[in-house]
Amino acid sequence: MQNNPAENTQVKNAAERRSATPTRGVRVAINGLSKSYAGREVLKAVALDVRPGEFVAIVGRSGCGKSTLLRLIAKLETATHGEVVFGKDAGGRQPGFAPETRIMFQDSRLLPWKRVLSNVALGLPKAALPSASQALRQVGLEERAGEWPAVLSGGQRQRVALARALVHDPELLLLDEPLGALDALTRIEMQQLIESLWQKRGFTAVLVTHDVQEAIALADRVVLIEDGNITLDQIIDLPRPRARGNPAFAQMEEYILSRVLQHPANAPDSALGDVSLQKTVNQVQWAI
Ligand SMILES: Nc1ncnc2c1ncn2[C@@H]1O[C@H](COP(=O)(O)OP(=O)(O)OP(=O)(O)O)[C@@H](O)[C@H]1O
Repeated sequence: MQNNPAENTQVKNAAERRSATPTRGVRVAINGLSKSYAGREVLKAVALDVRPGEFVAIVGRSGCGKSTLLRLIAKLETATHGEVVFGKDAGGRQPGFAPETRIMFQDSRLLPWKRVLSNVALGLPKAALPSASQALRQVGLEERAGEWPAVLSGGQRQRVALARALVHDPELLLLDEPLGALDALTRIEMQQLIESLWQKRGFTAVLVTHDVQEAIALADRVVLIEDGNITLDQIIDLPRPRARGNPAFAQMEEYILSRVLQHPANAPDSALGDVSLQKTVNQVQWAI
């Protein structure tokens, strides 16, 4: 695994500082995790330790196994080898402990026959309706409580999905490209909302994204998966909120993009290793 040399000089980073204080979040210890489909190994003995309250982004080319890793963390799939163990403190492992975990997808997955508030309160007793209203307020949609999901915009539907996750007060929030279908402006607004709620609530967050800029804007660490392995685990120690125009931000973005492009699949004779891609990378705009 290669790391930015600057990382080695960082004695303390934001995540370490955060893990020193009590948090709602859980530790996620991923040990030697492998997953095969029909004999084809998608993840190969992946190891990753996510601290309580840390925000980790997973990037990588399409098909590299990002969503598979997220589904394994969520226990929606079973590993071929290895394990995911949770714990309540930085060094802790509590085998069998199942934290309150919520997952958000690119599609909001709201029930079209239930109104917005009922979608947020799904599966909860009537007594929880005030909490659902409060969650809707936190995402700025309290006044849309009585409407049908169909009349909301894509961004608003994702806000409702976020409220539905928050109402359960998660210890672990898994985000599988939840902003992938949104326009650029809505996407940035949603990133800011997710960041502020994460800071207030203190849950652990694992985000899968194709967008390196989004990963750097939100995460304490950016992890790159290539060929089923973690090949980069990069600390992002930039002050929050992170301004995209900041030179340190742009430098980090260029560094991570260049790491992605070092991969043999991007060699000049491959379909993606063309001049236009390199040019876009030089403009630091490309999202994998
Ligand atoms: N249920 C399944 N059965 C068979 N193969 C699968 C299954 N789920 C995933 N795969 C394969 O595993 C590989 C990784 O898939 P995964 O969805 O994790 O990739 P990804 O990195 O999230 O991709 P993308 O960025 O395009 O969403 C792909 O080759 C995919 O076809």
